[in-house]
Amino acid sequence: MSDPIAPNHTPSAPTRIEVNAERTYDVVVGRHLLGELPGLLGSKVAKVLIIHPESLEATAQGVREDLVEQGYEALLAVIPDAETAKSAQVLEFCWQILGQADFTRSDAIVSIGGGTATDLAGFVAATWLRGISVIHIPTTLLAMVDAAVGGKTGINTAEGKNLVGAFHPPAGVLCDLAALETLPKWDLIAGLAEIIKIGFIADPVILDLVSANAHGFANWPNVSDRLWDVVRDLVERSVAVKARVVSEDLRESSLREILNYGHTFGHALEQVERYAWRHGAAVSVGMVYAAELARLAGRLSDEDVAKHREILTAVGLPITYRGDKWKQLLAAMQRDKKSRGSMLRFVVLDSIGSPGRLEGPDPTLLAAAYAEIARDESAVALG
Ligand SMILES: NC(=O)c1ccc[n+]([C@@H]2O[C@H](COP(=O)([O-])OP(=O)(O)OC[C@H]3O[C@@H](n4cnc5c(N)ncnc54)[C@H](O)[C@@H]3O)[C@@H](O)[C@H]2O)c1
Ligand SMILES: O=C(O)C(=O)C[C@@H](O)[C@H](O)[C@H](O)COP(=O)(O)O
Ligand SMILES: [Zn+2]
Repeated sequence: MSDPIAPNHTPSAPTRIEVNAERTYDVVVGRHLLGELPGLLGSKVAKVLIIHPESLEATAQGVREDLVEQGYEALLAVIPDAETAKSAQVLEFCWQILGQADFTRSDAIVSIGGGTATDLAGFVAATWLRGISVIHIPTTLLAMVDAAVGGKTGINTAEGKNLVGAFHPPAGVLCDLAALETLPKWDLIAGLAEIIKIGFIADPVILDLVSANAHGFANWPNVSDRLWDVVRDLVERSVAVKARVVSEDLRESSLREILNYGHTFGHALEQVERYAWRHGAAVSVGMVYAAELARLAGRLSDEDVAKHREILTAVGLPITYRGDKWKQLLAAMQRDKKSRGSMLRFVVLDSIGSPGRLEGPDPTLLAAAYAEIARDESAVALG
């Protein structure tokens, strides 16, 4: 099977991480995995819609040609880049293609792209005929370790991030590390934020690995084979944690909330900035906010909060935000899915690797934590 992304590293056997969440599927991590796609689709699928942004055109064309060679009818849907893809209009555009091409319940969707493409394509699959099969081929670090893995799909609305969506586990996920060779450095670094998140909530070894190799990521993608091995290790460790959590609590009744560490503030920041910030960068600031909140509530030590700033800064992620947006941020945080009525709920740490919840914190505590991350404390305007 042709692979448009040129290999330049020693291939080794793929790693398969099983997820058991309403269905059982594998997240496969390795190199040059696209040949696995027909096996995942199986012989009952006749038609495949490949959903991808324009930047992944060459890869999508290659996959389409291979599927056609194998006897599938394969169509392409080109979606807008980044967060613009996660909209009702783009969803409707994909439904139109599926309708006009007579897709039935035995047909399938394939996503190729970052987390925005996998979120959108997953929701297309969840909603078409009330649910058809989807296979994700994530091409950003963030999508490999997080977005493509756990069956959360969705789009944004004018009122906020991911407000409409469904839990729709894929039939499989192919994390082809070769795709990362073309990923811009800042998108790679944004993916590190979700990896660091997993480190803080569940796997401190991840934090050691990231700290020890922080300087290496600065030259992405011109890095040593040894750093590629570290990246693979980080992907496998992160997917393993996410697979375990999602297998226990697909629909986020409790445990899964820990994967939302840093997201209450992070999503609010993204919305206030009209999605001009990368998701990973917003989550980075959101984790420092959550750490400060926990410290002010007497739950997290000064050292563990310092560790947040240290590791995020080391890889080039932001840890501060402008100080004059409190009113808008608070309103956006209220729409977080973890809220219950007017009560805000945060995932916080009691120590590294021990996540808990902070429910209905006092408004003065919320504002005090904001002051700790505000870029210019004198500019904090809480009104
Ligand atoms: N469903 C979930 O569980 C989950 C988890 C985490 C994040 N997310 C969502 O994921 C989104 C962020 O994903 P992202 O960081 O991947 O952003 P993204 O999808 O916007 O991709 C980042 C950029 O990289 C480009 N790109 C993708 N692959 C490339 C490649 N191999 N080479 C060159 N360029 C490439 C894209 O075109 C885009 O411009 C957010 O919408 C976030 O809410 C969802
Ligand atoms: O898988 C999850 O659960 C997560 O919360 C992972 C997050 O990194 C991701 O950004 C997710 O899309 C956020 O979900 P939301 O429910 O807060 O919209
Ligand atoms: Zn996230």
